[in-house]
Amino acid sequence: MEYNDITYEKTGAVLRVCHNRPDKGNAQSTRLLAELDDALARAKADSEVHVVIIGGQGKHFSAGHDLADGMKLRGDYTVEQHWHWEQEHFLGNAMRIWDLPKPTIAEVSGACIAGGFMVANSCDIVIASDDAYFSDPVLHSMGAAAVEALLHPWVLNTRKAKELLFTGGKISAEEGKEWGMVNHVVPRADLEDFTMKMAQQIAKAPPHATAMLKRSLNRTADIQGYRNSLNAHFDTHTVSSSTKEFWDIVNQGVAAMVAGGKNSGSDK
Ligand SMILES: C/C=C/C(=O)SCCNC(=O)CCNC(=O)[C@H](O)C(C)(C)COP(=O)(O)OP(=O)(O)OC[C@H]1O[C@@H](n2cnc3c(N)ncnc32)[C@H](O)[C@@H]1OP(=O)(O)O
Repeated sequence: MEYNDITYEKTGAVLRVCHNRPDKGNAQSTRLLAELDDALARAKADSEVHVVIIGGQGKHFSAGHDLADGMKLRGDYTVEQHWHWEQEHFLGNAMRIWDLPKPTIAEVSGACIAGGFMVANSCDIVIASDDAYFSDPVLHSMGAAAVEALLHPWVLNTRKAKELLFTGGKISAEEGKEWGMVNHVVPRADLEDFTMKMAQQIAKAPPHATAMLKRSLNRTADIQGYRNSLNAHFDTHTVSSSTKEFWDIVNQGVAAMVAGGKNSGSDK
């Protein structure tokens, strides 16, 4: 597969894959999601790759799903078609990042919103620059129950996740670190180097034992209900994004964005 909406760069045993639509806030087009998924499948099969970094070219990590692209390609889908497509490409992509048998690091700068937040949260480690912020405004801006994978209570805690999602607000990199969601906050100019240094350190570990360690760490979450709760939320999310309430909001907000090129973020 040829890559256009991502960059793919190997440095020793570290693969750095970046969202590459900086003029669109790195919004995740259908093509970008397919390319990211393909890059991860390649990384999984490539014994030379020990660690994967997921970042963003330019100012932002990602503005989330490309709403214009989604409306254009799937605006007339039935509920059943939405369920199948999103299960494979939104929840599925997130779970394939989580399940990758190699450590993943999210390298986050600027905006990390909704579907972008879902990708970052699916990584094992999050390194953020001091200008980064995280938000999931979907309840307010689209009238749906958050994004497709409800990772928030797993990476924050239930109370903070509720505040974030109910208000449609955002948390800074520093606040994310206080809550244990972000591993390190570094100056913007140091983000790439800092992340690469950590990735290279992790990459020195024997790959099979690393895969087994990740398997056990992820199983610990699964034993607590991680996978089941994400699958259950996905169905709830689909119901919430099939209602009249949802379509009234989307037809106003997103259609205006598609027509006028404006964003729909409820950036409180
Ligand atoms: C279940 C749903 C899950 C989801 O993921 S829904 C998506 C939720 N995401 C949002 O609501 C993000 C909204 N966007 C923003 O808040 C801002 O934008 C940013 C902070 C990401 C970037 O701000 P700045 O750097 O000031 O740039 P800019 O002029 O606002 O945007 C640059 C271009 O990017 C387009 N864009 C931004 N976000 C999206 C998006 N999510 N889908 C499609 N396009 C997007 C804009 O419209 C514009 O485009 P043009 O230059 O043609 O006017």
